[in-house]
Amino acid sequence: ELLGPVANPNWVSQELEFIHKSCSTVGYRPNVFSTTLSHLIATNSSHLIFPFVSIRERLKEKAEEFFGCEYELFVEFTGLISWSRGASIGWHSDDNRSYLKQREFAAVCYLNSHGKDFKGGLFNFQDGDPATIAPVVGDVVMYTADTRNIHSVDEITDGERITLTLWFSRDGSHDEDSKLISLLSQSLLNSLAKEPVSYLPLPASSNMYWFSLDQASQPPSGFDIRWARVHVLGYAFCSFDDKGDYSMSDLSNDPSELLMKPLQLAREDELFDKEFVNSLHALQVLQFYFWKATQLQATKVETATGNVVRLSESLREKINSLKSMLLNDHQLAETVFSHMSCDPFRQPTFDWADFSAAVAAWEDYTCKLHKEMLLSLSYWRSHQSIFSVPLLGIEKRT
Ligand SMILES: O=C(O)CCC(=O)C(=O)O
Ligand SMILES: [Fe+2]
Repeated sequence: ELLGPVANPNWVSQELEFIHKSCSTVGYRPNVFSTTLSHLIATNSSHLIFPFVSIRERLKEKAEEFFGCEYELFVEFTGLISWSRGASIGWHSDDNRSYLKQREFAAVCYLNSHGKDFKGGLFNFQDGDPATIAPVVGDVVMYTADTRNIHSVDEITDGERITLTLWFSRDGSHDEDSKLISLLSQSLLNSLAKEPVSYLPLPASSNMYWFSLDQASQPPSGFDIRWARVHVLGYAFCSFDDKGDYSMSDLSNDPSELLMKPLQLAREDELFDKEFVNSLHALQVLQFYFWKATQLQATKVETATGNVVRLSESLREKINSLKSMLLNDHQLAETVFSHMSCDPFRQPTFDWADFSAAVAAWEDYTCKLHKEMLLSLSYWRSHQSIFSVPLLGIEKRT
């Protein structure tokens, strides 16, 4: 069944897209990428769970209402899933594996639109009404996970199709909330043990970011997702080690190690003079900038002038040698992460000062979410459930 838009689709979808484009890893099918909530916790970004809370709650209520449940539903899985060019799935039901039998219902919320953001990717019910659904941002499709709702998704032929996908169970032992709350509590304890408390992201192991069409090819052909995401926006990572201490032999050992370390961002022949703690930090800030660029341009509050230096020939070579290993198939990266939208919102007029302002705004945003998370977590723990706590004295994020 196709349901109309849920809560303010534009705001939620852009924020979730920002999260996905800065945090996703290789997914469960070819040309599919995913961001799970447990992955956000594992990469020291648990505060990014916060933007999911109210939409997740809404979708659960809608499912209970829509399927006329007389029992409580549990969210079994929550994930941001993107399908790139070449991805598709044939006729199937969502409980078609022995380990998926607990799945009762599915809710797929579209975070972008067919025709505008991607081509192909239509959703089909084998015998349903409507038989075919063209995804529109904010729309939600709900169906039972069993064989009454055999469905498929046509191959994506251009752009990137992004969804927020939830499965529900009536079996409390598959409740995602209690698992997440225990992970959150653990990660909170760990972070409180450190001073100062850090909300800077920490990359997962490099193989989770390695995309390749042929795992067996030697030398490995493909790309690092983080590098590819930065590349399609016109940027490159520049290893922070400006003394040139690392040798090429270190690089060929495991060049992706460098993406765990401090680095900078370069654009064309310029290097932005800001040290990020690692690739994930840089990627989050960059995606934040693209999400907020229009607002940043409109407000121009601070006259933050980012320090920009010209790239020297040797630095440029260094970038290129790293790039040749971590993005050795840049055409594939461009195909997989190309965005077809010609929406001017997507292509801000570039300005290093705006970018500088985005660095500060990202810190603000992150801090605020972090505080909200901490306040909510005690309620979540006592209810063993993740829900929006009406918090007094906290400004609304608008
Ligand atoms: O994204 C969709 O429209 C449906 C995806 C799907 O069928 C699945 O992930 O099982
Ligand atoms: Fe499915």
